[in-house]
Amino acid sequence: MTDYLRQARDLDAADPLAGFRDRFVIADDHLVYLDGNSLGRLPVSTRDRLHRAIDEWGTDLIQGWERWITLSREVGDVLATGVLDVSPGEVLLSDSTSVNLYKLAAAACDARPGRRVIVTDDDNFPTDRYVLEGLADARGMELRVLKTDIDLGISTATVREALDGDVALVALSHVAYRSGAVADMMAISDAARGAGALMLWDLCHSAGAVRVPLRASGADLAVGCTYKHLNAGPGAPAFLYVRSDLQAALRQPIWGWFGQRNQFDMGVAYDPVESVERFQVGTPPVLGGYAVLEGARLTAEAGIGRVAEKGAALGAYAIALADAWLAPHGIRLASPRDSARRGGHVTLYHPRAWQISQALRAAGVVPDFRTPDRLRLGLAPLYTRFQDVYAGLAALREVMETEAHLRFPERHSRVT
Ligand SMILES: Cc1ncc(COP(=O)(O)O)c(C=O)c1O
Ligand SMILES: Nc1c(O)cccc1C(=O)C[C@H](N)C(=O)O
Repeated sequence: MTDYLRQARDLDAADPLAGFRDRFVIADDHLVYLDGNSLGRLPVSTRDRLHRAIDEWGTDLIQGWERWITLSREVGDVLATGVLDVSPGEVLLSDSTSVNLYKLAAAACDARPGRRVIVTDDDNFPTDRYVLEGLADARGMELRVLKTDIDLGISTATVREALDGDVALVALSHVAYRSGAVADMMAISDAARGAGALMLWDLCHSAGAVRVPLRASGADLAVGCTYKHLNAGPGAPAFLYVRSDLQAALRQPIWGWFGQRNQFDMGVAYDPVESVERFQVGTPPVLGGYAVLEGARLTAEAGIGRVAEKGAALGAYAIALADAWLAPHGIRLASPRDSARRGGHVTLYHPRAWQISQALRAAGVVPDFRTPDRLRLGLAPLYTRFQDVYAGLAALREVMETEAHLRFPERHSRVT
């Protein structure tokens, strides 16, 4: 047995979260799944809960709404207290991340009349850049797109330099989707506040992976998805966060009846509630909501501190193997080396990353490819074992040694 394999076995044996792997459906124990940062695995309890939810629909019919009507808020409270460390009443499950981003960004711009600039960065996730571009375009505002280092993420100094009295909103990702780099939420939120702008964070790659200093930073707004590290399944509803003291002052642009006071009075004019439910729009996806409830409870039970700690250790172990085995093959780290500056995935660079990702899939390892030449390894502390990281990187070494990737065509375009 090699030293690295022995190390993986020792780390797994000492892992306080090891038992959580049994709480997930593992259809093929030989598959090395390193893509939980795109789509998390299915928790066993979610499968059971969704069956029960469908039965609720079958038996309760319309009366089911007596329970379902508050589900988005109930799940929001679990996310608030168990995952994001903010207060109940500050988080709500609703819509998709893209739609929530639009709602909160528009509300923020309305709250800063006269200011005509939105700040984001050029490596923010595409949907964020597009939504903000559309918003700026529709309002005759400027979208100020900051230059980012695609390996190391957005620098606080770059954000500071971009701020002036014209900035209404700063909208950034906390953990960068490509590199996994963690932005300095404390310093950047502080700088935005100092400039009189509102601060909106995308937490898609943060929620359920790392500690998020939303409360400590005093950040104003956040959005995030639940199908990655929160394991709520494809298309599960997203969440939004609005700091409690801001809620009543912000008005979102989609005036739907689920934000309305005394909704079933069917009043003539829109008069939204003052609480976080004012950011709700229409009928919520109940089945998806139950899936988020189970996923969020699982993370809360494990404890986000322990999850983040194991994520950092998995990443450090993956980087050690990559340094030792893959550097001679032209593969280099494309994420921050410092665990404190890295989220739940490790990214590697190689000019033939696409072909390598195909060869890995053929070898039973599922990584992610991201343009232009990045291989992303998602490390999900609730079910990824150190031995999976060993197996995944050993397969990668084998691909490089045998040049198996050269048998796959070069990339033209693909879906995921
Ligand atoms: C940072 C980030 N924002 C947004 C999204 C997607 O948003 P939506 O769920 O609306 O497709 C993703 C991933 O799909 C993401 O990584
Ligand atoms: N949301 C996704 C989808 O609908 C299809 C395929 C992948 C995704 C993803 O989540 C991608 C992911 N946000 C990323 O960081 O690249």
